Amino acid sequence: MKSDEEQLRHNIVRWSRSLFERGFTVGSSGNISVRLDDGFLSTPTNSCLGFLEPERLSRLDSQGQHIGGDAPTKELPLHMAFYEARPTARAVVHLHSSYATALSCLSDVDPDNAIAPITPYVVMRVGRVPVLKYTKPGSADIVPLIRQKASHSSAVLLGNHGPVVAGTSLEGAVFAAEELEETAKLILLTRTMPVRNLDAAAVADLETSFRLR
Ligand SMILES: O=C(O)[C@@H](O)C(=O)COP(=O)(O)O
Ligand SMILES: [Zn+2]
Repeated sequence: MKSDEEQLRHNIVRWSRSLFERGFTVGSSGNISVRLDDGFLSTPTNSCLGFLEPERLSRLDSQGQHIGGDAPTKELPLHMAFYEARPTARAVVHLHSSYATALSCLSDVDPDNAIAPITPYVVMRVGRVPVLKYTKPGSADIVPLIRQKASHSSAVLLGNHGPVVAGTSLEGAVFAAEELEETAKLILLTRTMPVRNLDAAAVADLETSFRLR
């Protein structure tokens, strides 16, 4: 019988491989963390999400200090800022998935919400997605920007970089990251077409009925 931590290590490896194999992230880009009762696990820096090993995942204490495994992702400040802003968050997923990253590079996207409510599922799973100004990858400069937005939004786009999604479980964060990517694709596919978004009443109804906190 696996302990909770062993099970989570196994799940991080499994979901990371799945995301990598389906092209949601390439090379050594992207990182994933989960919150434990007494700290955190994260993917190691410069690791390929397709080839992780459970025992080499980075182990952090409850303050985010590295206490075991390989050196953690350099985006730890970003992950920790999400956990601080969202006490219910149990996992954070950062990807360089193509369509969400493309949206993060557009100069005319709404910085308060890059993801228009074009389908119900994105409202249910993701909600509003602000675009944060560009900061250098791994820099703590991102921390105040996350603190400002993450209590109201479970997902953001890092400007000219890519999506970050928090969830109340690892599976939930992965599902939301996948839905964000697919919706970014639909938005870009329909960019020159007259799109009919869901109206405000429909969005409010979905938020009340389904939004995962
Ligand atoms: O874009 C970057 O450099 C990071 O945000 C990233 O995706 C991979 O960094 P590590 O997790 O430190 O490998
Ligand atoms: Zn990145």
